[in-house]
Amino acid sequence: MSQDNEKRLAAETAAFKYVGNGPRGRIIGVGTGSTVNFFIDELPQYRDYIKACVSSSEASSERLRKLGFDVMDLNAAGRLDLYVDGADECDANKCLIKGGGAALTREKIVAAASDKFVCIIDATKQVEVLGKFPLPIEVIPMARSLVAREITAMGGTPVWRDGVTTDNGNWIIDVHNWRIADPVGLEAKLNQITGIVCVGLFAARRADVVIVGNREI
Ligand SMILES: O=C(CO)[C@H](O)[C@H](O)COP(=O)(O)O
Repeated sequence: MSQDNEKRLAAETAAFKYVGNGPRGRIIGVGTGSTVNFFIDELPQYRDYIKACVSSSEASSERLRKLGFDVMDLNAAGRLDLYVDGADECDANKCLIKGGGAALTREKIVAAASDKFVCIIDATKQVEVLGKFPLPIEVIPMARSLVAREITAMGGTPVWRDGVTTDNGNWIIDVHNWRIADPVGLEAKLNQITGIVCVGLFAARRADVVIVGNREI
């Protein structure tokens, strides 16, 4: 099966099982990326089940609105019971690397505000040890060099994602050459660095459910 078909299948499976089998009139959290785009495109058939969505990016909000869904501010929505999003890498413990689409901060916020985080991926995203995919880190622009030096001292190779500004007006550093054997520890350590807004490691709050194609793990 092609990578796109596997993404579509994961999206269909999540929509059927976690939206279509859920209660009616819910507010659901929606992530960002090409896999999530397949998920969004599934949602019109479950319209009765969705009162509104909280989205992790301007791109997803626009796609949802085009399909006629209300997109709410998280502050007004309160706690969510479901968040569906993709990932760039996923290990056997459901720890993730996210942020390939530069939406990591809002994604982490919506994940933190949700009771169940359903991650939809294709098999290429499954890894034994996280880190082949460069770890995205959102930084305050004036702290870019400061953060890069700290990361170099920790053994990573930081590369500025030049030309990309996040939905929050910040910049992204991608850290190459890191074998992330301890995702929880590294996430906690990076969270201490001044100037970092958000780390694309989802380990302390990882996925609850991972769907690969039509397989749930
Ligand atoms: O974290 C993300 C965006 O910031 C995406 O979930 C991640 O990049 C996966 O994207 P795709 O579904 O296009 O492979």
